[in-house]
Amino acid sequence: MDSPRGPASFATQANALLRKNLSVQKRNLKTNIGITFFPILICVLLIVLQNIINNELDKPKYKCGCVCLETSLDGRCARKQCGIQYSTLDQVGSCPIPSPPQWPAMIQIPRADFRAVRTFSQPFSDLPDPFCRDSWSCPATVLVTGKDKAVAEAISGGLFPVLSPSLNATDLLDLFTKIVAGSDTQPWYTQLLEPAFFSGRTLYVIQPECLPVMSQTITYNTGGIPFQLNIQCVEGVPLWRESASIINHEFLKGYRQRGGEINEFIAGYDFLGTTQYGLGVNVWYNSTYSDNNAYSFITTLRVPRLVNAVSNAYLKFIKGTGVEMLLEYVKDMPKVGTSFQLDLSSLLSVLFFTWIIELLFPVMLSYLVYEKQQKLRIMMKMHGLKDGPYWLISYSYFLALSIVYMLFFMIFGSLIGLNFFRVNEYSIQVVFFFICINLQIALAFFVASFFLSVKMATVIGYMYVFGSGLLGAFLFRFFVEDQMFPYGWTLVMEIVPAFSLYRGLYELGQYAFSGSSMGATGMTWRSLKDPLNGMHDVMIIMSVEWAVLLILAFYLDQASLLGGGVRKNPFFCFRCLQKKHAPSLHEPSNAQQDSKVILDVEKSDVALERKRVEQLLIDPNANQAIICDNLRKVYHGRDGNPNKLAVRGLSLVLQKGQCFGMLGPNGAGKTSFINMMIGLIKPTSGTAYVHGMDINMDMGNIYTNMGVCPQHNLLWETLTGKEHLFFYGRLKNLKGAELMKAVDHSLKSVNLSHGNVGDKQVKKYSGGMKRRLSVAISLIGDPKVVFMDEPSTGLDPASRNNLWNVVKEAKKNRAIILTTHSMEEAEVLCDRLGIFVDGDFQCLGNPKELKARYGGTYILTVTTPPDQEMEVEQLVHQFSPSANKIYHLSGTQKFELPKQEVKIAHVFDVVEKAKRRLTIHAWGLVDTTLEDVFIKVARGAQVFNEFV
Ligand SMILES: Nc1ncnc2c1ncn2[C@@H]1O[C@H](COP(=O)(O)OP(=O)(O)OP(=O)(O)O)[C@@H](O)[C@H]1O
Repeated sequence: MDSPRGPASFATQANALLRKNLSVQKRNLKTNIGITFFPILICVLLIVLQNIINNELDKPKYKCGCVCLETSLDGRCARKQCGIQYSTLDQVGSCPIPSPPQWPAMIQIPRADFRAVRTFSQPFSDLPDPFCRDSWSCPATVLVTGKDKAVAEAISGGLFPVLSPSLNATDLLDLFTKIVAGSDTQPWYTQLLEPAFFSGRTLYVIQPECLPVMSQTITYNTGGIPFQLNIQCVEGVPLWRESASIINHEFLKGYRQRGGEINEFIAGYDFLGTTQYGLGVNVWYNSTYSDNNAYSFITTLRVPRLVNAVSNAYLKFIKGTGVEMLLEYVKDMPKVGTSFQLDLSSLLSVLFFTWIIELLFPVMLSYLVYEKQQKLRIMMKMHGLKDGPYWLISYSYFLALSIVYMLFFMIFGSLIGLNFFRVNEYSIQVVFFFICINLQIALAFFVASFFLSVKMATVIGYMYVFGSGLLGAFLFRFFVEDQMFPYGWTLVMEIVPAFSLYRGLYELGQYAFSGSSMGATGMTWRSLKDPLNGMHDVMIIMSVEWAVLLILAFYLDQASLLGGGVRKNPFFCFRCLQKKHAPSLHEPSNAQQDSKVILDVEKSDVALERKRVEQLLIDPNANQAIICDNLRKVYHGRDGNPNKLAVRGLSLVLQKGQCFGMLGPNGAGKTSFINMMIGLIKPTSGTAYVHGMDINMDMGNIYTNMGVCPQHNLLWETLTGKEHLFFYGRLKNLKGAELMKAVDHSLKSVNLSHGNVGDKQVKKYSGGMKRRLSVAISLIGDPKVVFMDEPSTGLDPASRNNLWNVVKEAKKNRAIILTTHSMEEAEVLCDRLGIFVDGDFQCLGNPKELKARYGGTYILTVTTPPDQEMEVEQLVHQFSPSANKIYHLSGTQKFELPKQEVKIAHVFDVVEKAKRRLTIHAWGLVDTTLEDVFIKVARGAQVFNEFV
């Protein structure tokens, strides 16, 4: 018995696919190099920008100011002294400050035009009259409350000590120790500089009552820096409120709101249960007055004076006015000289690097969808490629590409000195990036299941890359930085792969930034224990997601067209479990039992074929290559169209070594039949057996012994003809010399061996050459069953004859089913024919039988002048009374003459004699051709179907 070839092993298939992929990628070298070098380009861009910034920051205007104390003879400065006293505001930040200045402790005072006043909504409030705003002379108010009103009022009355005329106004530190002073400037985040003294704005002395002499301009000197200060008195008014909640409410209402009134207070004091035996006080201070958002500098630096003021007032309350609690000054810690730095790679890098890493995503996505869109994946599957090698090789290829890409990025980034890479521990980066790229590959496989068009997938892929990067930088980042935002929600957002990537890069960037600017170490494995470091959680989330997405992607792949070659329902797995009983080769199917007995005599051969199928299903026979058992295909009607019955219960038996031709008009259902047989679409009911294997259950195994030449060429444009044949040959388990021989033979047999055509890329092939290559692919590896859908379409007569010889040679030891519109091809190649009309066989048999059965007539054609048509017709009826006129136009008439009525010699005789009295321009008598049979059967079937 002729046993089918064994399937190629996993390793052989993986090897075949790997070689094919390498060839494809070799052709895409430029693109691949472009992709790999993209991160380098971005690094170079960053470094160029960094240099520009460094150059700018290196200019004297950003360095600590100096004066030259001694000039040398050549005019250079021999001795210079630097310090904040010689610096402008831009320069001070970089000066060393070994002995930081002492600043009077200030409080924050609302701007004159924002101070709380009586409003329309509260006309009887005890707040100052609003007219004071016109003259910028509104008092500044403090709201107080407590259990004991008398105590609270007594203490708060001493909050702002009265300026004594004996105080020396030039020693400001001393002056501001004794009184409460404030500023409406925005405090800085250090107290190395107090903007109240630098900004040129008025400095306020808060007094219970203001006298005109209290406002003046004085000169002040701190740390050797002289300042001109404009000092102004402002009245400080404590106002009693019944409860803390009223104070809260007034503070809230007075806060800057769009369209609302601004009513700002200095502060609020809740004296709680304060008595002469103990002070307990809550202080309200405004930390957001400087800006309307919560992300400005922390502004608690002006709180100490508020606390001191109330403590001092309380001391006076219990001990009398002679006792004071003084807050001398506030002073920052000393600092070394620094230079201004802006580390772009650490700051900008997070967004840029997110984009760089994600950029591989659309590349992989479009690659996967391309194979699906071009039906190349299913083509490979039809030639035996199993899912395992496909996934392994595709995944490994993407992984290798991503690793090279990331290595280039890290190595180059480190070499050119990007702190992002250099400061953080490399092992953390390697682990993090490895997880990232794996997650990205799994995501690409997962997303690819939802697309059928490369264009769409590419557009969506790039939108995801740029959109998610921007969302990460301008939305997600704020949630990460907001300490108040629930951490659980941040973790939920990190389920989006782009956000988890962003978070990881953000953490690396933060550590790199603090590492480079503050001399700290970058991220180490120990840093992962820091609860504020999100890297630990990000790595866990990404790893879990990677595994989950891979499983989901594989599941969807199986459920989609890619999987079994048949588009399955996404819930196919559950359906499999529910399926209790599948039809087998030995049991007739239900559909078959329902089949009607075809009484039409014309279709007796079709009925006979059905009987043979029934018989073979009960009593199988190893000689049969293909058995189709009542195959039906119904396409669901879309957009309001009715369902389409494309194949109506087709039954057929095909023996080994036979070539079966399927003839039929356009839309008859031939391609639908072939597509069911090759696993492209699933039968609605019925099944077929290829070498005993059920197409509904065992397509994977059938593919190892099947060759397919689809109606449209499914080829890689960048591969050569030879590479195609090598690839499919290896999939069919051909190796070494056998493979070389088979490829050479294939190329020769389809006439693609001359002039090195086989080594040219398919995109340079003509339509006919592609067709011949498709036929060669379908035959390589000696498949036992071959399906060819219109194999000679688009071939010139010489190539067609050549192709016929190939098929004739090939059919010797295999079964071939081909569809064709060429009667000549059918007659030359096919041992059996079936004329297929409207989803059904109308007749079956070999070409001679069909011609004999449907063509028992001769066709007589006579051309005369039109006025002699009648006489010709009478003449024909004289020697063939049953003659049937099938055509007439302008004197040309065609008659069908039953063969039993006429003798050819007699017809010649009659016509020659008639020439004497009639003007016969031309005439001819031919036997019926297959074409006549086809037209007759097809027309008859259509008329019948219309009638039914
Ligand atoms: N996916 C589909 N959805 C709905 N109807 C379809 C689908 N594919 C094919 N048909 C319809 O089924 C019928 C059979 O189509 P099929 O392509 O099988 O015919 P064919 O004999 O191969 O035609 P041709 O010789 O032109 O290739 C046609 O009426 C066609 O419009």
